[in-house]
Amino acid sequence: MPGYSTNEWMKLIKTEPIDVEICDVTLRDGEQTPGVSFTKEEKMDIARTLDEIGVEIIEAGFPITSNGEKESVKAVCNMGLNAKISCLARAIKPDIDAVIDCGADMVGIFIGTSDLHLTYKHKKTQEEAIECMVTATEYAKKHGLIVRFAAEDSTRTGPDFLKRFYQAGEACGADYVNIADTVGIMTPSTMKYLVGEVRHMVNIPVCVHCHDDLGLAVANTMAAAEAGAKQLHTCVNGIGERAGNASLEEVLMGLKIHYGVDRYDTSLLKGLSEMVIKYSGIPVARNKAVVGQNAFAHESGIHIAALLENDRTYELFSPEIVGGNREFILGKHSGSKALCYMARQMGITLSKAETDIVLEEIKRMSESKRSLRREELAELITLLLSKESASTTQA
Ligand SMILES: CC(=O)SCCNC(=O)CCNC(=O)[C@H](O)C(C)(C)COP(=O)(O)OP(=O)(O)OC[C@H]1O[C@@H](n2cnc3c(N)ncnc32)[C@H](O)[C@@H]1OP(=O)(O)O
Ligand SMILES: O=C(O)CCC(=O)C(=O)O
Repeated sequence: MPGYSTNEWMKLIKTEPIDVEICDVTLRDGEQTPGVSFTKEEKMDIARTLDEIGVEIIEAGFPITSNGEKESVKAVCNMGLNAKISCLARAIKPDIDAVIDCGADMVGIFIGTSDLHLTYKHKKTQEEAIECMVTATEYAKKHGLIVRFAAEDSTRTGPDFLKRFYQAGEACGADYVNIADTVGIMTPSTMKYLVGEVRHMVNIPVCVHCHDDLGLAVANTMAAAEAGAKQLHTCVNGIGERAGNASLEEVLMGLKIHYGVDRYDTSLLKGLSEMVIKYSGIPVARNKAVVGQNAFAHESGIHIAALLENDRTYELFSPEIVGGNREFILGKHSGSKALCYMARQMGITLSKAETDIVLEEIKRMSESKRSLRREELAELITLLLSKESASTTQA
């Protein structure tokens, strides 16, 4: 038993086996979350754990940002990790020089390709944008860097220009082309279509960088992988610009469960999530998939009764797979099996009548918004049962 259920429907839709690598961008796009700034030591801690998980590429930062950023990126580059270290650069020489100075393996060179970006941000024609990218790429290649050739806002760029843009990248020696869903406009079906089209345009691997403005970043990333995208961008806890990026923990668990990609050490995900919460100051929702406090918490009586027979009834995967813990909560929705189980854990065996008394009180308490902490259960049982035996003696 692998500790998780497999999705039998995948066999029916006959997807191709997927061949992907993860480029985690927590230290770059994740750090662009308003108010977030990681220290050098924090970047190194996060990078070390990403490397232990087995992430293939770590985007350590955007070195031109500041001297401090450059120092942090350099430190990550000098850690001797197995992962390749990537950096971001605009299509200008000073940005690429900063990446070269850090000793990175890879550079993601980008320029906005949509009419909106060309007109209002770059004030360049399409041809001028291509020229900048080609010059920057040739320079980076001359300095031995692996180059990701990115169309920022690709998903609001027309197909004809996108084709000319990516083909110019391939022709000047870029190693990857990047589809950036910069404002998260895609759906799984349009992303699948777009990746298919781009794969026909060029013969170099395709990357995807998905934002979560409509809550579809992970779904779009998975759809891209299914369509043959090689490099998937993620951020721990889904942090990043605005609504964030595709979350690392959700993408890795999706890859494992749906596509059998089993080479990442997912047991480190919960610890990494906690580290990023601490260093970024950005909490995750209780009900956040995979790493939220409630991801393996259960109150409903029907669910706990079934879970006590077999975990898979109400858990897609076991908490240990991601370094998490299962938790049973007593409240309004509890049933007798859950209560008896939790009491037994504390060495207390309840009769049917005692169970009814305690359960009624738990429900009464929770209906007035008073939740019962696990440590309070033994105390409550003793109190209720001593009252009950006193009233029986008096009668
Ligand atoms: C999609 C993304 O996430 S892109 C990454 C976004 N991240 C960041 O911006 C974080 C780090 N940024 C910074 O620290 C600063 O913005 C810096 C150091 C990069 C630039 O600072 P400044 O020189 O003061 O420029 P400012 O931020 O005001 O404006 C951006 C400039 O970059 C230019 N630019 C933006 N993208 C690109 C590009 N891909 N290629 C070339 N130039 C670009 C803009 O046209 C503008 O140029 P201008 O100053 O000639 O008008
Ligand atoms: O080119 C890249 O990898 C970064 C692009 C990006 O951050 C974005 O478009 O949101």
